[in-house]
Order: sequence, then structure tokens, then C-alpha cells
Amino acid sequence: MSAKILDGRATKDAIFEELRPRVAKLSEQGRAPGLATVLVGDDPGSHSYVRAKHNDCAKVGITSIRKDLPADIGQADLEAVLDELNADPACTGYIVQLPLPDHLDSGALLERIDPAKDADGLHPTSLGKLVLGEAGPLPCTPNGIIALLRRHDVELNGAHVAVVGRGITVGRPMGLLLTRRSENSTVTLCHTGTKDLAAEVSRADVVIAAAGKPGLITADMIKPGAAVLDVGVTRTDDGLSGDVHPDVAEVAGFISPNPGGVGPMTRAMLLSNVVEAAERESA
Ligand SMILES: Nc1nc2c(c(=O)[nH]1)N[C@@H](CN(C=O)c1ccc(C(=O)N[C@@H](CCC(=O)O)C(=O)O)cc1)CN2
Ligand SMILES: [Mg+2]
Repeated sequence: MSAKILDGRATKDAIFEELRPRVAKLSEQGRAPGLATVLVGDDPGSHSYVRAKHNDCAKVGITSIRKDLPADIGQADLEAVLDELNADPACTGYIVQLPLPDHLDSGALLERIDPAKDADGLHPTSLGKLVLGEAGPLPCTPNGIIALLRRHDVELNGAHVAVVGRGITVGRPMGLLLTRRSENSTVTLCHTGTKDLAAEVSRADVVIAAAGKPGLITADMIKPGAAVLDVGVTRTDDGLSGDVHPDVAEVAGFISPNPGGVGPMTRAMLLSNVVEAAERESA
């Protein structure tokens, strides 16, 4: 293996160290940030991510509130829980853990979140601000990928980035973030309709794989020295599988391990959003 490791766990720990004094200052000023999570059903992955988010809060001194709800909760009852959090002054930000069971309208629920409490950056108002270049919470996974690349000195200015996957939590906002003037990358957003994925990926200096297809990105597609980030998490009979084939590490210049790469950065950006929102409120 020749690629340098984009170490998400160590980078998350460094970001937590930076957040801790900021949380302490807000708390001293009587403006303690509080994160709530809304979790519906029994999906073991979602339970473990939510548990991790509460452990993270404890580490940086953020108060956290848990709303764990049954899988068969109705839309109206769930909306009532969100209304309660919108009105709760102890909750300064919250997330609805995705995916939700199929009978629920996820879009309507995300829109129900008070935009001032949108910790995930997935409310239409937050995504609209991102398009307009206004300050607001940024979607956690794509923002975490940028922080991971920056903190490992991977050049984004003028880089050609291939994003694989057009989902609303990663691919689509990833393109918006990377084409801001501050990043200045040229982005190709690939998806299931892309005619020649290998040709698009092989031109890229940075490859971000968020398709949810195990082993989709193979070594022969990668330009030598490129940075490759694996966002995919697919549960197979053999355990968790990423979108990037392990052989890619022989060709890439930088690679994010999975686990230990993008996942921890998603959690770091969630807490950053909570702290930044509290600071914006008190500014
Ligand atoms: N409301 C949201 N739902 C979902 C999001 C999101 O950002 N907001 N993203 C994913 C899940 N996710 C956060 O919620 C998430 C996924 C993975 C990790 C993580 O730290 N993974 C570890 C491995 C953990 C394990 O072994 O199970 C890693 O990659 O090292 C954190 C957060 C979908 N839903
Ligand atoms: Mg649905």
C-alpha cells in the first residue's frame, strides 16, 4: 500500500479539542448548546450512529437529548415531536436520523425542523443558503470530506473532482461545496446515468465515492496519486463494505479508510454545526 491515510478518527479528535473551549465559553455565557436526536425504529446502524453522537456530545461538553420512537409512529405524531423540539429552549439544534421507515415522508419532516435548529444542514433553507453562498449549517458528510482533505493538505484549488452518487446527504451538496470560490474545484457529478464512469473517474485528482455499491471504484480507474474518499456503507453477509476496492490503495496518493475516514468526520461536522449555530445566535 502506497497511499497516505486520510485519518478521520484523529482529525475528528483534533476538531473536538478545538470545540471544547468554545462550548465551555458558550456555557459560561449561559448559552449552552444542546443537541437532540430523533431516531425512529430499530435499525442497528442508525442506533449505533445515534449512540456515537451522544458520546461525542459528552466528550465536548454539549448537553444532548434523545428521542427514540417506535418504527410504526405516524407522520402527525412524529411532526408533534419535532414541534416540541422547535419550542424547547434547551435544544439549540437537532437531527432526524436517516433513513426513516418508508411510510414516513422524510422531505416533509426535514422541512418541519426550525431552520435555526437544523444541525444537519439538510433543511431546504440551509441547502438554499448553500446555493446562495450565505452563512448557515453545511451538510455534515460533504463538509467533513472537505475538512479531512484540507487538514491533510490535499489541493482542491483547480482540482478536478469526480463525485460518484447524487444523493441529497452527500453527492449533490458535495458538488455545491466544492464549486464555491473558497474550494474552486471543477466537479463532475457521476450517477447511474453516467455513460462511462471509468473515463470520468480516471481524469480526477480527487474521487469521492458515495454510490452505496460495494467495490464500485477499482484500481484501474484511478489516476496515480489521486485522493480517494470512500463514503459507501453497504451491509453484506461478510460485514460492512465500502464503494472503493482495497486495491485502490496501491495506486492512490491519499485514501480514506472505511471505517475510520469519512464517518467520524460526519460526526465532527455535526458538533461544529451545533457550536457555530450557538455562536451565531450570540453574535
Ligand atoms: N440525519 C442524518 N442521517 C444520516 C446521516 C447524516 O449525516 N444525518 N449520515 C449517515 C449516517 N451517519 C450519521 O448520521 C454516520 C455514519 C457513520 C458514522 C461513523 O462514524 N462511522 C464509523 C464506523 C461506525 C461503525 O463501525 O458502525 C466510521 O466510518 O469509522 C457516523 C455517522 C446516514 N444517515
Ligand atoms: Mg420515505
